Amino acid sequence: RRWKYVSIAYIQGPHVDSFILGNFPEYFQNEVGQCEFEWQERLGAVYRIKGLFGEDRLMIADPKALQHVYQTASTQWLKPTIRREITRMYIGRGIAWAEGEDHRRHRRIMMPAFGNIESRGMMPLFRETADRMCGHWKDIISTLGDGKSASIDVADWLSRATLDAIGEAAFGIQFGTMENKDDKLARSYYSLLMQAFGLPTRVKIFAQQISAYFPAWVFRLLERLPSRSLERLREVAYEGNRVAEELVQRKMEALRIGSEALDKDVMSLLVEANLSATPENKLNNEELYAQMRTILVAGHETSGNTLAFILYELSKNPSIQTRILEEIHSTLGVSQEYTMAQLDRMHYTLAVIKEVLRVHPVVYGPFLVAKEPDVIPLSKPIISIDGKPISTIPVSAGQYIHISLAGYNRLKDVWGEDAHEFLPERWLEIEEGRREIHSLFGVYSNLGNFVSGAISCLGWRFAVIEMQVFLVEIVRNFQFSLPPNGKRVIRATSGVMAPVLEGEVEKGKQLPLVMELRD
Ligand code: HEM
Repeated sequence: RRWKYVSIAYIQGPHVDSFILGNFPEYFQNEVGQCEFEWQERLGAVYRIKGLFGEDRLMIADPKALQHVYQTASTQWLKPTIRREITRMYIGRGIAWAEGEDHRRHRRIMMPAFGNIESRGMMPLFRETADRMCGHWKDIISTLGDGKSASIDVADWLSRATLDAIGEAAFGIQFGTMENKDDKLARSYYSLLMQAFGLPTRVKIFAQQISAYFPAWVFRLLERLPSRSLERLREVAYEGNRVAEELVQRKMEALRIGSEALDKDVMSLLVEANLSATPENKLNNEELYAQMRTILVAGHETSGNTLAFILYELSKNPSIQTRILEEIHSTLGVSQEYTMAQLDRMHYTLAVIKEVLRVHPVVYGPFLVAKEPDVIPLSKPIISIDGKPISTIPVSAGQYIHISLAGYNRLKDVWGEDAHEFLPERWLEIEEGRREIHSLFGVYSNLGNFVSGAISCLGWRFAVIEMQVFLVEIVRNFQFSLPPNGKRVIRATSGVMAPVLEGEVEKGKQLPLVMELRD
């Protein structure tokens, strides 16, 4: 029964130009979401796309189907070999690599470090890092600008600042990336994803996609090849392990001698949880090192790029900056200090963050493979190529599915007819019961960004708090706008979606904004 093939050829799909590459060139070479928005408008929230050599794959944005795959039937759906192997190569055999019961063991140990109280406790560390970044921006304005304003590549700064924030909050280490301290670990992780996987050519798309059919042992042979991207992965793996080992040993020693002032960073909590776990639940040293490297990668460019898109949206909408500033003043008065409870009372600021997450999901398209035959339910029937309504889709073991998080976050059936509009007010309407979200999917506010269920993002609270703090600090110090006659900002596909400039794609991630000191 397991290997019985069930065709999905009866499901409608977009036109294909290339038998060899299928729909991948459109998907990877256009701006994030561009194809999916057009496809889902025409074909519904689930449709068939072509992989290499005519292979049929499903693209899924339907909330009930997503809930099924990530929650109800999560044990049926696996991270494909290519995903696991690449993860193993650059971050090791940690939680993002682990599968099934093994994954549950990793997650049980890591969960306590990412709870509500623990994440809220990180706020002062984010505050300190955000303050430092604003201080650097002020220096740039007074030295390189006209004393009042200057053009600053905020994407680069936010990338460095979020790396420093992870260093402090997750490991209790000062990377000093913003101060250009030559930290080898930070340097090797800095903008890793963009350089290793960014902006694929047709040849690169073919190479990446064909490797989805390789068994794990082929990756182990290939990873020894001399190539720039692989070289970078090796460098990162080596540096990551070196520092992780040193750090874990230090934390264990502190616990062993019962150090009074036990650190409250994520890694200390993790080592602590591991020491008190039963033997069969414990993580070994290699796994602990891999968790540290996972957190570095998972928590750095995701938050940094989302913050860059927040500033991008706000630079187009000065009235939103004003409204956030008013909210800061009305909540805090003249005080420079604040508590987490005060941040949470800034409903409009939080609404802006949620709306940017919805419109600009930096993790836009994970993919999974069926371990067993499964039947995927849909919240709204789609129409087959011969005109019949379909409300469930049977699939065979080995069926690949692409999760359209960009598509889900803009689905009109979930968010309303204005799903494509950037409208922070929608979140206030939802809060006041004047608007509904028609979906049960998503660990945070029904957004697709952090998915949900067994492999949902562990760091979502951490990320949201980090964004709250950075946004408050930036808006109360600066007003900002797009440069006059600046190039159009493009949402580039890469490991994590990043802002790049039209005509300067080869330069990689950048977002120059005119930052002006507030009076
Ligand atoms: C805006 C910021 C972030 C976004 C959009 C994001 C998104 C995601 C997504 C979509 C996944 C699931 C990937 C998959 O397996 O399909 C994930 C997993 C994960 N994220 Fe995040 N993330 C963010 C920030 C963070 C931060 C700040 C941390 C840590 C400090 C973090 C730690 C993790 C970990 C450990 C996992 C693996 C969970 C597991 O496999 O059980 N993330 N994230």
